[in-house]
Amino acid sequence: MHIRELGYVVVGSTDKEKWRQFATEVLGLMAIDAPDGRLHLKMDSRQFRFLILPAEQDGLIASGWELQDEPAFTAARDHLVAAGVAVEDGSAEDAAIRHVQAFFSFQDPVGNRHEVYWGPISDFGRFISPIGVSGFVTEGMGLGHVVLPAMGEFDAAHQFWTQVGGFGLSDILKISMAPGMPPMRIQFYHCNPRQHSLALAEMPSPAGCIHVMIEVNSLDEVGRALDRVSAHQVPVLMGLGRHVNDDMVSFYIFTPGGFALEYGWGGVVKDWTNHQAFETTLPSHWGHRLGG
Ligand SMILES: Cc1ccc(O)c(O)c1CC[C@@H]1C(=O)CC[C@]2(C)C(=O)CC[C@@H]12
Ligand SMILES: [Fe+2]
Repeated sequence: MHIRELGYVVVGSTDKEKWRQFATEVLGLMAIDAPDGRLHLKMDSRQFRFLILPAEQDGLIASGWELQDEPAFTAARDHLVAAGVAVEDGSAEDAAIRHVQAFFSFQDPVGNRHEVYWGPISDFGRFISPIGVSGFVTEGMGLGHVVLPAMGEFDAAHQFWTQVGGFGLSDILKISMAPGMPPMRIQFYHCNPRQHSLALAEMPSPAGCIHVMIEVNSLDEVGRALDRVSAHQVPVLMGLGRHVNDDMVSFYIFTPGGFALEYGWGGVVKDWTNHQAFETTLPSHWGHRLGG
């Protein structure tokens, strides 16, 4: 199947006002109230890229992957069923909530929930940041990337996402999180020119997500965001740094969802016709110190 981009993420929230404040005052996203206590976080012409749903616990509910059209949607569903994946068709009501024509959901081999859809519905309203952020990089590359936990069946998850999911392996990182600990694998995958839209990390995550990355269109917007992080005393997971694999200049902060958000600029736009997958022994050229 040919997934085109990470179209949205569905987030469960025990307190949407925390998300509203975080998204608008720190990230510079638009926050629009939707029926039944839902909140839309908007960063481009789509109705939303983050769908915040009232929930009993905070965390990532699902990653939403976009297909080209209805034939691709039908073919993808058939492809997953043929591969023995349990597919759950989304109701018309839930499709309307997601502003899509139709979707189905499934779990990958390590328990992450995913939604596959076609036909986003939007009024193509302009993105106008409430705090003047100039813009986010999404066109043809989705909202950013999601790094998901992959404990246990890591190899099965890799096989699934490359052989069934149709993603390409971009690169591999093995990193020891503490002296004497066996290295943890993080593998990065692409489905469009963004260097990675999905990564699988051999680390647990009670929130069902290690981090979501969003990319702004200027380095100054990263700097201004860092000023806002400081002003709002937002806890920092990793300070400013530049990654080896995608060249992204970014930092990581904690969100109300119990997972981290990476706020970056300058991600490499890849031509995959001339790419060899590689392993990097370092996560970053510089920076990205834990705690900031
Ligand atoms: C290594 C790397 C390359 C590109 C990225 O977009 C990216 O997020 C990362 C970092 C991956 C990884 C993580 O997400 C969880 C916290 C980790 C394990 C660290 O503490 C260093 C690398 C981090
Ligand atoms: Fe990242």
